[in-house]
Amino acid sequence: MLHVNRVSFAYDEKPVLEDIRFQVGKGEHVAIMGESGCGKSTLLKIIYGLLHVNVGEISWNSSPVKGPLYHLVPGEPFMKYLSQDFDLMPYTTVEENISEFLSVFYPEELQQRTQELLGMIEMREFAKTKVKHLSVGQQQRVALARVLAQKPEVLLLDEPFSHIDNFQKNSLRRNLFHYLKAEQITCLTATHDYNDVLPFAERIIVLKDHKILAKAPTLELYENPGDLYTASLFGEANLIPINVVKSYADTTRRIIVYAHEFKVSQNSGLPVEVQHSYPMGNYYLIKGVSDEKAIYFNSATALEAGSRLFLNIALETINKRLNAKQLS
Ligand SMILES: Nc1ncnc2c1ncn2[C@@H]1O[C@H](COP(=O)(O)OP(=O)(O)OP(=O)(O)O)[C@@H](O)[C@H]1O
Repeated sequence: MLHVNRVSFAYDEKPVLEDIRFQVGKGEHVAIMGESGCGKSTLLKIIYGLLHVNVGEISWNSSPVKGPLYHLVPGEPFMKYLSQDFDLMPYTTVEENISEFLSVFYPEELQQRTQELLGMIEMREFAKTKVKHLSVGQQQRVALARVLAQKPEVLLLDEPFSHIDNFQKNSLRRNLFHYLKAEQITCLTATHDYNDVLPFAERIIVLKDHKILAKAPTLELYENPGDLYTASLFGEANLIPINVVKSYADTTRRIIVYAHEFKVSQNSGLPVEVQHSYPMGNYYLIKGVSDEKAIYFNSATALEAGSRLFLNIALETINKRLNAKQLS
């Protein structure tokens, strides 16, 4: 069990993290999400032991994780941190980079493990290529295989697919997260991208203004994000007063509504004037204006700018949001 207990941190005077506390079980995958600069990387660096914390402590299986004041080379042997700069050996080959930390006394195992990881990152045909001749995205994949070769118990991933094109990203995500589950490797992933999270992470921790804003099982948080900041991590979202969409509603409370949760109507509901239609592939994202505020909703077809229509929300969605409990 990884235990982050009441951690606060500042690089200088300004707090970056305040009173961060959570636990991650063995083999569990937890995502850390939040806007740029909210402290995701800093939190991973603290957990790995790269930054010294004066307030709070980190432990793994009840043993304290010691910071840079205690280790000549920072970092714990059972934990690996894949940072945004990859720490590769550019003048050696892909397979040499992956196998560097494997024992040469067991050549068969070394070969088998290197091949397995090359397969996982889908780079078998680049085994003999020098790393300096690879694209940045390919280097990121090699860096991933290199940390996994060391069989960490805990893996800290900082925007692990940031340089990888969409073509490769989906299969790499699936390969990686299935591999981590099969090996029961505990994983924390810092990311902006909900595609890294929704299908794969069991829980999400949301950071905002130095603190944990929400922590909850992934789908629970997605279904009931509680606030616009959290909802926006999953796509376009709006904050809508209920009595505007359901005229009979006896509450002025506002609920989160994702763009895909609106139904377009010509008759009644929330009046909207269309401003712009953005093609998204199999649907259009429409930007409209309602009561002088921007509103985003999906439509199967493009809508003409200036046209007027109404939006409805299913009663089920309204009830779900109204009855949601606080997820923090
Ligand atoms: N070495 C440093 N010295 C001083 N301030 C820093 C340092 N590294 C980060 N910061 C500041 O700490 C805050 C948190 O940065 P951090 O990189 O942890 O955020 P992040 O959520 O990972 O951002 P991003 O998603 O853009 O990578 C930011 O305000 C950043 O400017």
